[in-house]
Amino acid sequence: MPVSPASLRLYFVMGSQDCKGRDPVWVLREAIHGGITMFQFREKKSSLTLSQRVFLGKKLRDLCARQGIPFIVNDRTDLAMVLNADGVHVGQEDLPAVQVRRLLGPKPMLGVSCGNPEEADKATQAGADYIGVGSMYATRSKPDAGEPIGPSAIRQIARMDNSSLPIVGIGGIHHHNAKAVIQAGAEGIAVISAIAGASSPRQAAAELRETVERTLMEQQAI
Ligand SMILES: Cc1ncc(COP(=O)(O)OP(=O)(O)O)c(N)n1
Ligand SMILES: Cc1nc(C(=O)O)sc1CCOP(=O)(O)O
Ligand SMILES: [Mg+2]
Repeated sequence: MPVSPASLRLYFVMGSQDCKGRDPVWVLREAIHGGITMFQFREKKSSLTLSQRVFLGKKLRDLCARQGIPFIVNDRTDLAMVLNADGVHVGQEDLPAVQVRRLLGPKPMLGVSCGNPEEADKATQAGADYIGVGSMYATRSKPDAGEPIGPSAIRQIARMDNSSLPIVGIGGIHHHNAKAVIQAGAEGIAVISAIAGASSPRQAAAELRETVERTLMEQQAI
């Protein structure tokens, strides 16, 4: 299913490990009220068993469905199918995107992490709907993220001849540096700690959304 660029404006990525001991359902509800436009369920190195992931995933999926927010599952195509998710996000170390597309069929959304134009080209051929480019800046949420590649990586990918997939920047994005990511050509930003780690996830989401929308409007005016 082609993803609408508007859905990518503020993409919240989160699992129970990111919520500072707070209820992930509460954190997601607050983030939705603050203005997130898409959600990814990402349980990484969490203490939850698979059945607990299914239990939590169903609650998060139902909340997203009620509020019209696309619900994406990180890494696990099987879990996405069990949860009747709107899509799956995979990286370069996960099940290859082409296989995921085959398993999912044409309708669900497929997001692929890419760090350069070659990976973006391959993701396009595999039937991806959007690309996640990172890490933009240093992040504590993904210890294996590697060295930051910065917004210039988005510029390079967006310049590709046959590039048509929308891009979200991810990794170390907060209120003060979100603008540069959009200015580089991203349709939106994906964040974990800027929302899940905030004392008010609702206020943090509202501020980030406002920054993204304002920057896009400024870009249009140029
Ligand atoms: C929107 C978005 N972009 C990139 C990633 C990173 O995916 P991956 O490289 O597979 O790393 P993990 O998230 O699996 O640790 C993402 N999850 N979402
Ligand atoms: C999930 C993820 N993927 C990344 C990549 O570089 O592909 S960086 C990252 C972590 C993002 O968390 P935070 O917003 O707290 O920095
Ligand atoms: Mg992955």
